[in-house]
Amino acid sequence: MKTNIHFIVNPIAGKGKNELSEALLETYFPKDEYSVSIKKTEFVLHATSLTKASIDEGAQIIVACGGDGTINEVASSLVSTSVILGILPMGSGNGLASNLKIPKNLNKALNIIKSQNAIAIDTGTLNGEPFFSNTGVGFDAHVISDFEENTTRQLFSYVKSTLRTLKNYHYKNIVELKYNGTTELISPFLLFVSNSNEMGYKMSLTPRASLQDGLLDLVIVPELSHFKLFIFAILFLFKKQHWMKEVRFEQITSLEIKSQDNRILKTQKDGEFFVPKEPRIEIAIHPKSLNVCVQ
Ligand SMILES: Nc1ncnc2c1ncn2[C@@H]1O[C@H](COP(=O)(O)OP(=O)(O)OP(=O)(O)O)[C@@H](O)[C@H]1O
Repeated sequence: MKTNIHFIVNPIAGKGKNELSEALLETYFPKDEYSVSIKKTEFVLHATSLTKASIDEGAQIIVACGGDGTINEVASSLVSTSVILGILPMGSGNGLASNLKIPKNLNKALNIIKSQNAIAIDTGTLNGEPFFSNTGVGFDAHVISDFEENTTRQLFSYVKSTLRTLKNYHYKNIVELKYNGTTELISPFLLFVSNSNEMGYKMSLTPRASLQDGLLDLVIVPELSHFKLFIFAILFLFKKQHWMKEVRFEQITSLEIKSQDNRILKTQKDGEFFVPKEPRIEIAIHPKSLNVCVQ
């Protein structure tokens, strides 16, 4: 029986103009052994409906061709199924692909898919909505919200959005946090929850995070003075954020975040802005619930 592989391509991810030709794929996946389909996304969340259709069409491997946002839309439909996720990194940051050691080089990434060597990784949910790389409440969500108004999806746009958000950000918002049997009240600058050890561009707030440990890595950054924020930013650039005593690191299986004044908290999921419907946020891990092709 032929192996049925579907490629879902986000043409605007990363630098844009992402293309995969049938002729190129045929050199890796000859027609007598493989049945190959290529689908292009045309709008936000299109990858999710295309993936559902591919599952109905009997795809055994569905390849997300894009960045963490595209992976999120494809993989959301694959959690707890036997269908394997493939990744061709074409995004700007490519945090998850980097953690999985899937190179941006098309030839090498296609050979990984061809090998069909799969591992099961943990996945997370925020109020039931899946995430695979990371999620966050506070500063990072505001940066992403600003970034999404940009037309270019590159490192420089992230830097511009970060500086603009720092200038205008007011983070007086007390939340109740529940994790590992403890409850605390805090006014956070940032609550970052990561499944992966990289957020993209080789940057990481959680270098010890593992995709297979059954745990999420939580970083709690409280409200800080402008001077301390500057120090935090410098330490982060050199992956030394743990040197700052105000920044805390926890490993958790679940987290509840509730705004004291019942305000809806803005979040980001795998680098896409997300506004939950309720003021209470519940984050949870689902161990080894997604099969992914790796080297
Ligand atoms: N044709 C399209 N037009 C506009 N947006 C699209 C289209 N196809 C997909 N999208 C949206 O593009 C967004 C960004 O995709 P993705 O995250 O894959 O790229 P990226 O942001 O460049 O990479 P990374 O997340 O690694 O930084 C996703 O939210 C997706 O829904």
